[in-house]
Amino acid sequence: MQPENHGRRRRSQISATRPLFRRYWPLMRPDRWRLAGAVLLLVVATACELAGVWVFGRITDDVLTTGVLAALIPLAAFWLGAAVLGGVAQYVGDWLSAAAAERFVARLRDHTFGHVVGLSPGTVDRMEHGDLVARLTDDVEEVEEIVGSGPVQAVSALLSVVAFGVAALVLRWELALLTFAAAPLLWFAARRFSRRIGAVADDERETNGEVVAVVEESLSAVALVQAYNREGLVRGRAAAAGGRWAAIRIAQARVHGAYGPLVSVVETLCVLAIVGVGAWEIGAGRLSLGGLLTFAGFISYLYPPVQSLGQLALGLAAARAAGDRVAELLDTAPEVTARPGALRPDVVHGDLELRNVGFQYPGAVRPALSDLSLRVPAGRTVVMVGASGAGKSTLTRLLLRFVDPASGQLLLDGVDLRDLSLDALREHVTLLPQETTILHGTVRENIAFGRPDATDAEIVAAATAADADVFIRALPDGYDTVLGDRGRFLSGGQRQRIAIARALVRNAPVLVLDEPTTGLDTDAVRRLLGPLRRLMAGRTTVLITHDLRLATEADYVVVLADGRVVEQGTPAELHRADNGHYRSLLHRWAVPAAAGRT
Ligand SMILES: Nc1ncnc2c1ncn2[C@@H]1O[C@H](COP(=O)(O)OP(=O)(O)OP(=O)(O)O)[C@@H](O)[C@H]1O
Repeated sequence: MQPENHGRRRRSQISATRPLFRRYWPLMRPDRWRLAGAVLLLVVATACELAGVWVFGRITDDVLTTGVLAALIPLAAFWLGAAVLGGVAQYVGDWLSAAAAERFVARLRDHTFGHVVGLSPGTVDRMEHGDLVARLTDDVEEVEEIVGSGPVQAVSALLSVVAFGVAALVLRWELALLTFAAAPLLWFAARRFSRRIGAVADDERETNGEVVAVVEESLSAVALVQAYNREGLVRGRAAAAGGRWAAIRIAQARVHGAYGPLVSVVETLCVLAIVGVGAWEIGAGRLSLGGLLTFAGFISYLYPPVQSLGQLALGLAAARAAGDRVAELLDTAPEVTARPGALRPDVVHGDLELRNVGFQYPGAVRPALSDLSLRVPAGRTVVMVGASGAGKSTLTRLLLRFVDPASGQLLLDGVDLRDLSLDALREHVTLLPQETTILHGTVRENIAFGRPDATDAEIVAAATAADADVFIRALPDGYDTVLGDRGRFLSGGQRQRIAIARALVRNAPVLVLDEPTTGLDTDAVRRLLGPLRRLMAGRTTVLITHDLRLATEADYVVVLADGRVVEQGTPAELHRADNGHYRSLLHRWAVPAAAGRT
């Protein structure tokens, strides 16, 4: 997934950010009072700074130039009071603003992650995972600037500009107008820079996603990389992506770095103008030294907020790039959605029916399934066999509603799956996926993933039925052993038995088993048959397999080829059918005709 070409836009960052503000503001709304409090306190802090500058001028004129020390005490007390009040206001204001920002980031991440988790597995698989991670972490954090710290910073900077600008005007308006002449220069510089920074920020976000994607992919395939001596290749890819990122970060640093010195030169010119004109005014007796120092103080407090307004535009450029990337994710529509008023049956018997089901993947040249009709009465087992690419896994995706059929219907207890709520459907249909997934966590947590409210006794019963209890108890911490990422401490057969226990604990009436014996040797398959039979007992089961030894577990066998049913019947009938597809599969995979229940 690549964002469209954002870098070449020629709108100002602030107006380009407006739609993003409207989009993300609802997630900031719960913290709007925190933001308002932060702005109010920053106003107080600005007023205290203003008072500090004013009192400094008074001290210069009333104490330093006259030598009357008695006048110092009330002025010093006032100054100290203003400094303490300003400090406290700044501290609490920053705290409120940071709390609003972090709470927003947590909410946006949860919202975006929730959306991604609800997308069809196929859609998520098509995205680059590293890039996805970058969007859910760094990008989500940057978006905050659009609705939180950015506006707070803008309001407080604007208030400071107005407060110190008006104060300078009141003090010496001619001098003030002279120094204000520099403000458009600063603003112009900020606008020019923000465009360039915006373009670089887009590239930086994109290449950051690339680096994470390359590293993530290489690490997840580390065994393959080493076995094929391809460390050099993946290092090269990571280094190339890292090099592109570094070049863009350097360009970014260069653009950011040029902005500060430019502003500082403009500022120095202004200070020199103030000192020159001020000295002339003092010489003419129109201004006191204290007045000049107060004026210089006001101006020195005026420029940082002007600069910060400029930098805000730069920050917003980066935040906008991130905001677009997160929005793109949020705009990815789920492939399946529940109809309004979808049904949530309490009891499901498990009567499954497929009526003329057809499905074609987007961009595929031929349908993955065509005109597939089948009925599996409640509690019965159907085994689907067929060569690779016949459409078996596609059927599991349809049964779980990861995708919807292009034609025909799938029915559970006579109800079209599209009329059931997605939650209800998946509560009553358990999938044992082809790839056994062990999550990072304890054995107990892995089994309870099937049903979080399962009691300890139910977890142990499920593990026992899956023939997993004995090896689990032999693990260092038994059921509390942490299994590590993807269960790397377990054998393939052990992982599969934990997955069976997880499916058992769900206790759903319908079961979809996708190649449950993939990657297991004959002995491991034989040991898995008992747990599988206990899992399937009394449940409607669709068992997808290459392994014809499992076909004898079936009440009915369906042979698929090129997305169509080419043969069906009981295992015995298919055995008897000379020259049938089933016989030829048996022959091709050299499975003894007597293999099966052992
Ligand atoms: N995401 C996809 N996009 C496009 N085509 C796909 C996709 N997934 C599968 N196909 C195609 O659909 C057809 C059926 O694939 P499916 O995975 O259902 O086969 P299968 O019988 O499960 O194969 P295997 O036994 O190898 O897992 C194949 O031609 C495959 O190339």
